[in-house]
Amino acid sequence: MSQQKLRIAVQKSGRLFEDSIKVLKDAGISIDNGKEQLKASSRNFPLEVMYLRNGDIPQYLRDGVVDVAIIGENVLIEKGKDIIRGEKLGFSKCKVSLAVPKSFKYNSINDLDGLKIATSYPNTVKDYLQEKGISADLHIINGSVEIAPNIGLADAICDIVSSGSTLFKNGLKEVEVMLKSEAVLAISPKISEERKQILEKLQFRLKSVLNARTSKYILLNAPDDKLEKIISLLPGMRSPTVLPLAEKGWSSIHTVINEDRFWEVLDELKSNGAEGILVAPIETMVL
Ligand SMILES: Nc1ncnc2c1ncn2[C@@H]1O[C@H](COP(=O)(O)OP(=O)(O)OP(=O)(O)O)[C@@H](O)[C@H]1O
Ligand SMILES: O=P(O)(O)OC[C@H]1O[C@H](OP(=O)(O)OP(=O)(O)O)[C@H](O)[C@@H]1O
Ligand SMILES: [Mg+2]
Repeated sequence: MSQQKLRIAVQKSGRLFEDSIKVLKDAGISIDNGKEQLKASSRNFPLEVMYLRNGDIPQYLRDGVVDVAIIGENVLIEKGKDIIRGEKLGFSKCKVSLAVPKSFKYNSINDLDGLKIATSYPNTVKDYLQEKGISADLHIINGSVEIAPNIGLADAICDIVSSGSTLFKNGLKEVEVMLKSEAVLAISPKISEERKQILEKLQFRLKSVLNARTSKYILLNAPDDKLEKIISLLPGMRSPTVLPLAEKGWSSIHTVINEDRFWEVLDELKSNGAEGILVAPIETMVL
């Protein structure tokens, strides 16, 4: 059994921190707390966690100082094109967009030609504009980008948009969505064969956790004469389990359903005679 540990980078503090720790915890990996130490080991999995700035992580991966990381996909697109992109993790969903003041009469990207754009994502903007045959004057700043047009620093901005409230509060409107992002597992091109084996175990666990997060276990009672119709409404993992109830003419159906689909079919289930519908979360789902 290998003594090596997989070295994973997690954002020290910020938008990704809590969900990153949670996904590892749900995968049964407990980390001795104390991110002040900047380095911690798991008690029950060969994993060493390094708490780093999100923006610094691509360089650490490139250098092979860490083997994997949980990072915003947008950061990899900006400065980690050579880094291997693994599983999408389903949290920290956002867009990287271009925005202009509300009063700006925007018709197309051509309206930005020759203008000044403030951003923390210069490479992403450059690539996007180049593809559209536009050139702009980029003003690179690290934060509070949305304030730039209001203080006369730029005509437009490119930054992260999630709810859109920061844009709204600063009198801006989104005009182009350049990319969509979420947290992903990023893998160093220099990872050793030995550590790759630990990574495969981690990926297997993460996949099982992520499958479970988007699925629900559903139990319901159905009159036997409606069984066929009700089962057709419930696309399960393979096919649902059907058990007879003590009361004649009734059965209990058990299955797993994608939570997005569940609310869509609920009314149809009820109108076809389903009763006593129970929906339960699933902790882990191995497919
Ligand atoms: N408002 C938001 N909603 C959803 N996801 C977001 C939002 N803002 C940022 N993100 C995602 O979370 C990541 C980390 O953002 P955060 O603001 O915590 O750190 P940062 O300032 O970009 O990086 P660093 O850790 O280097 O300080 C971003 O790269 C992006 O993928
Ligand atoms: O569309 P919204 O929901 O308003 O989210 C977008 C804002 O969130 C992020 O900033 P954050 O709060 O992380 O601050 P930061 O600039 O200090 O990173 C991002 O840089 C935007 O400013
Ligand atoms: Mg931020």
